[in-house]
Amino acid sequence: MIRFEAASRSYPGQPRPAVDALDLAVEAGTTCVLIGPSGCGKSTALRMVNRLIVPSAGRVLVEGQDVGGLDPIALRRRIGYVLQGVGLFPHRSVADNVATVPGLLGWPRRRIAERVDAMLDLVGLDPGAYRERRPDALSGGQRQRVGVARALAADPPVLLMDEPFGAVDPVARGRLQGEIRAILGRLGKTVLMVTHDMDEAVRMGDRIALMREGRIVQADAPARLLARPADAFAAEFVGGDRLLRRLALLPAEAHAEAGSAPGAPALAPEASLKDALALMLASGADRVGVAGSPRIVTLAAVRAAAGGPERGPP
Ligand SMILES: Nc1ncnc2c1ncn2[C@@H]1O[C@H](COP(=O)(O)OP(=O)(O)OP(=O)(O)O)[C@@H](O)[C@H]1O
Repeated sequence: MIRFEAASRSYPGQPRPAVDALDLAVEAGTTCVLIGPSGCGKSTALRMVNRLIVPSAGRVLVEGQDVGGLDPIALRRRIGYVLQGVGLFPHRSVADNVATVPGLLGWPRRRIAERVDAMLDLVGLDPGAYRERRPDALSGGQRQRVGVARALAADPPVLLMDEPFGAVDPVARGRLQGEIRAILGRLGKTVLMVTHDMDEAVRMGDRIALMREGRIVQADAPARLLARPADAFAAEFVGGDRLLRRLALLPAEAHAEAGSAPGAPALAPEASLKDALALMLASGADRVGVAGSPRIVTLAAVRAAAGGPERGPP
């Protein structure tokens, strides 16, 4: 796990610390997303974890160890790092890029070659087709996949991701986010990620930590942040369409009830409540069926879920 304990970073000549007494824990095997306005300290906080930036006060622990007491080079080999634009070595093949950390760790060549192929497979790139390519012969999304493969190659328990999908076009981005989230979940990685994109935070995060001026305004599960922003700043930041975002997170099946809706359109079993609402709007009906089940989702159920069980007093 990653833990910030009153971690601060000040710069000379700045009126306030870039990161100000940050307390945050990222539980093992979960993804926490740092989000907030430009300059709020997200990247500074992230870089304290692998000691690219040293705290002026407080400390950061990785798997129980204060990173301030660890050799920075050894530390960085235990922490995967994925950057926007990836930072692949342009004159090296995809295979050489993915092999970077295992090579530094002195793995035998054969083990490295097997690992490279396994990592390319993992991120959805056919090793035979991509192993020998140079980064400039890849699309933005493919480069990003190689960046993730490289970060995971030595099987680090902890992964840092700084705007990892910024260079990927919006259509490919959604798919890539879903795939990478599934991979990270399956591997049980502990991930701290920075983004300025709320949709990305909702899609990728088990928790979202919203920052402002070096401090955390709210750290919560995405559904809770969307349903119940802590203050006016949080409400404005998560946006006017936060209720739709929340509906997209909720499976329709979980909000279905017994009933029939003759002639009404049917939802796919894995559909979200946002899908249900879209189908109601498109068909003019106030209820839709769930395919293959004697259950329905009603407009009233969508309304109730949008406000959420967590809605506080007015
Ligand atoms: N080396 C430095 N010297 C002085 N000030 C710095 C330095 N690095 C960062 N800062 C300041 O610290 C604050 C936080 O910067 P940081 O890069 O962490 O923000 P951010 O939230 O990641 O922003 P963005 O979303 O724009 O990348 C900013 O006000 C920035 O100007």
